[in-house]
Amino acid sequence: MGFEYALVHVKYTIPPGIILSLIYRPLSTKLDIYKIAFLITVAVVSTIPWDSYLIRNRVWTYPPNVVIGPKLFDIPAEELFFFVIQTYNTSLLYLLFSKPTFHPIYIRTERPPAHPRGPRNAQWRFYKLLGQLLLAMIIKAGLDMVRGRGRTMYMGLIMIWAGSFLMLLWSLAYQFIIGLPLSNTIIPIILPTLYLCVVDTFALKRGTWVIEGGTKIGFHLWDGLEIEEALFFLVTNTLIVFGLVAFDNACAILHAFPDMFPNVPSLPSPLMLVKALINPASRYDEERINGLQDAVDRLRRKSRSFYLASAAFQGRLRIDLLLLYSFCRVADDLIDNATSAAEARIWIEKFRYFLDISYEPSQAKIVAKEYVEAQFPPDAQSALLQLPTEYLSPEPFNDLLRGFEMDLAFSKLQIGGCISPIEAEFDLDLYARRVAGTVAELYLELVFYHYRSSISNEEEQLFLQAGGRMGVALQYVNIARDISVDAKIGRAYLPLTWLHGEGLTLEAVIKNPQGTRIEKLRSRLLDRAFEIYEEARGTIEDLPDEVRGAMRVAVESYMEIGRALRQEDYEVKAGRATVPKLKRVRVAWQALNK
Ligand SMILES: CC(C)=CCC/C(C)=C/CC/C(C)=C/CC/C(C)=C/[C@@H]1[C@@H](COP(=O)(O)OP(=O)(O)O)[C@]1(C)CC/C=C(\C)CC/C=C(\C)CCC=C(C)C
Repeated sequence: MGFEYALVHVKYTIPPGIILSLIYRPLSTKLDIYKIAFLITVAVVSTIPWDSYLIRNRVWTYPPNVVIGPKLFDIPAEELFFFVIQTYNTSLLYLLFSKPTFHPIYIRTERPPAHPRGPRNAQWRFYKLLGQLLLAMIIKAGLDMVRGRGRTMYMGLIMIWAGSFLMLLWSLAYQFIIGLPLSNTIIPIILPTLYLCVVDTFALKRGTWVIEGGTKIGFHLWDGLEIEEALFFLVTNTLIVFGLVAFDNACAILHAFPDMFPNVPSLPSPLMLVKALINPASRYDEERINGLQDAVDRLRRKSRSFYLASAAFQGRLRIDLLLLYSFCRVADDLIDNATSAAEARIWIEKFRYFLDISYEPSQAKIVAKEYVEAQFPPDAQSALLQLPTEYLSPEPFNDLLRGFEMDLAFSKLQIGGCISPIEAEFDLDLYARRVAGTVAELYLELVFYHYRSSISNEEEQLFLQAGGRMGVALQYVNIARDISVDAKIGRAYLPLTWLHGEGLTLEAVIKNPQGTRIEKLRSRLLDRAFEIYEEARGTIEDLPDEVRGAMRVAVESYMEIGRALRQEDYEVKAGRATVPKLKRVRVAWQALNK
């Protein structure tokens, strides 16, 4: 009996596990814990027969004086623990690097593109076959090596065992294995492999475990590291990462296609995951995938705060929030970028008509599709067609359009004067409630829909009230940030009563939106924003666990723009105050840790 192998864990495998757990804790979800538990179970169950065979055939051995004693199928307890801790550590690394990834956009239909803009997907089946062929050749080569029972035996056994599982994972999830960003796959494979190679070198040199002479090739990658050991760590980490990729691929399919999978529990059963993966790719809804791709691209380009916040949401709620953002953004842009008030009004009417027919139950989808295809530019269409109107009420959208209509009241008079719809603070509140309070309401309706069992009707009302106020706070920050940008298009949202109080006129602000008096008014807007924010933010803590942290991130990332505006040396991009990336990540991190 000895403690040498146990000490390897105490010194080298448990500390990274603790560090990674602490880092990942604020990001962790119930689904992540389920994923890791699932992977550990599969890893332990699939490795036991193989490892036991190696030990019984004396391919590798553990001197009795280095292990404590208890064994399962001849495998020492320390070795069994190694399967668990390696899977745990590599899984956490994978989860950390893949957190920002929005998985549904990596699903491919494997059909020729439906329209010229569509992605070329037909070659994917060829990639699948190519990978399967390669893995079949590796398994065959492994079998040949093992047959001789000589120096290539250990190498051959690794190739047969890992090749078979890789074949299964590749066949199920090759789209994601190839398509996901390399940071999601290569880093969590290579980092722990290198680390374990170094640890293994110490262990082999000290004789903690021994690879028997007659079953190894005898090639060292560096002094003390057998090539078989390096390959073993490489393939086991690859298996863990590909297993997680397959899990994410299955969840992405389940979450992206509510028509195919109407009810998906928060922790889908293994059977459901397999069903999702074996569902033929030709059945996927290509318009849905393209719509999701458009929505993510739009969010990434247009709002760095909400893009970061979106990573903190999960599953179908994350998808629906992206689609809601996409719709609001397209509406705001088409109306704002119109060349005249008359054109802007036409867009508002088109959106209004679209909403009317979408909420008209008979054949709503078909009629709305025809209308959108005829009336809206191609790059805006998916934002309308994918809007989840089934579980969002129409009133907030109509109010949002009323808010956009208020913008049309800004105009330049021929005599040189300007008109503003924001006479007093009351008008500013009304405007903010319409353009942002409504967004908060819609946002929360999505939360209620996806977490309906855990929120009562009375709670819903309280959330809607506080959420609406929070929307107003964010809009005040938005206005404080954009005083100069708005002035360029002939608008100033500062109430006329405030301007007059400072001896300013609307024309003067639009002409020169700078100076101490403007800064004073900017501060006043921010004071109001933070006052409302303070009133409303406590309610976030009563939201369901699964959304609380993410909601804080969304609100805090935006309010941070307000905090930056209060410091005089803020960073400006395209004429707007912006929060540097590192700072944004720190704010999100703190919001998750609260
Ligand atoms: C995580 C994620 C993907 C969130 C998406 C949020 C979303 C749907 C935002 C809509 C954005 C949008 C384009 C709306 C059109 C009207 C508008 C311009 C509103 C202003 C947004 C600012 O966006 P941006 O800076 O990109 O706009 P411009 O470049 O100036 O055009 C607003 C400031 C409104 C944003 C309001 C919210 C997101 C609601 C906030 C409230 C909550 C999160 C609820 C909090 C809950 C409780 C219980 C307090």
